[in-house]
Amino acid sequence: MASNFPPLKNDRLLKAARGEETDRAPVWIMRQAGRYLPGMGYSVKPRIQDLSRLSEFRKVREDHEFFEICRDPSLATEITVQPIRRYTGLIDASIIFSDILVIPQALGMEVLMNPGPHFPDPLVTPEDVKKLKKDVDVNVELKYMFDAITKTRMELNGEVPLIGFCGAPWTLFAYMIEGGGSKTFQKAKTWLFKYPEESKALLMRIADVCVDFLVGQVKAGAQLLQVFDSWAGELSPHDFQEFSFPSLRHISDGVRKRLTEENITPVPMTLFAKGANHAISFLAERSGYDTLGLDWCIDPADARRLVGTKVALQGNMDPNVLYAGKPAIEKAVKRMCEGFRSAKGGWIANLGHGITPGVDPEDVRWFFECVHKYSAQKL
Ligand SMILES: Cc1c2[nH]c(c1CCC(=O)O)Cc1[nH]c(c(CCC(=O)O)c1C)Cc1[nH]c(c(CCC(=O)O)c1C)Cc1[nH]c(c(C)c1CCC(=O)O)C2
Repeated sequence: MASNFPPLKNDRLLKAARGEETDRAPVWIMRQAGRYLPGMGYSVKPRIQDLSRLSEFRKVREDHEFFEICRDPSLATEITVQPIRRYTGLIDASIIFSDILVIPQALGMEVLMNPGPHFPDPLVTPEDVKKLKKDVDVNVELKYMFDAITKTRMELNGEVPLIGFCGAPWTLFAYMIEGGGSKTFQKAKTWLFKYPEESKALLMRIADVCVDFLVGQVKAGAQLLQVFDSWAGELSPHDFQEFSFPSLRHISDGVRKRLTEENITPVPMTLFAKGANHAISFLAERSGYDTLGLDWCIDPADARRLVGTKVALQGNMDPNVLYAGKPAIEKAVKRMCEGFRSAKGGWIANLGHGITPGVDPEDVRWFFECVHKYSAQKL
């Protein structure tokens, strides 16, 4: 267990995740260390101790393959802290730079990023499951992520907490069978409907790796965990319950149990089941996650009514608003703040999905500033 980290100076994220009141909403954005960050230059003087490589994501990417960056703890640390440096004092969390597809890699699959994910040898029939590694030792296969987390905690110097993450079993299963992104999910769904028992077994096998991986991330220094079920909304309510939910619950139960057994205080956990808004009251009751991440297809006040005060909420501005200029951003943020702050229960301001390339980093700054302004107002 890594220890002796610098004390945390900003605990808004952790407080909101526990449903406690905060002076204003904590804010971060999914994919905050990513392709919208340019090559060089800072508009604010970095408060966090300088690293040797003063260049942002796109510059680093010119010289390195995507997974090469993930596997190099110095580069992953550098990219993780870039948005924290750029938006010092405005942003309340960092998320470790990596990808959900490192689990399929740990299971022995080849994954390329060119520019989207591509699996040259996807799973075609349940027979192919035999090709996967039987016993995945995350301390070997994914040690690089643990090292990156520990290094990042030191580098952050307690400015903001560090979020660890993994992909949800259903979303990873879909990538492993489709061999990449998909519009219809025809292959992955054929598995669910044609081979339901084999599919459930594979989903649980992935979930076991997720548990080990998340526990290892906490030991390495992650202070909150998020599970990304990006393709949850591709399943009918019935199929989400049948195939995705059990593996999600297996993860929240497993992580908490293992940490408790090892005398480590469990950290808050967030579930982002994109598109599964039909399930949020059930998930609030039964999933075992502290926070539910929301996409933009649900009204904030409706979401709060559905979950009561059982969980904190995170989200949910449409990322495309960031392309529409400052007045549009301000209007959308104000409305979002009014919706989420009008009832009790923690709220973590965020987008409803990851930020996309081409957004002006100064408009991102404006998004943060508007969240500060409007979420601090008592309603
Ligand atoms: C589905 C998914 C993936 N990866 C992830 C998800 C779940 C969240 C979501 O739904 O957006 C999660 C992810 N991917 C990345 C992070 C890092 C932390 C962060 O800044 O949030 C996180 C948390 C970096 C990344 N992951 C990827 C990039 C871009 C790589 C590059 O072009 O250099 C980054 C910064 C590549 C990636 N990785 C993936 C795709 C589909 C792609 C290509 C298209 C895209 O960028 O959206 C799979």
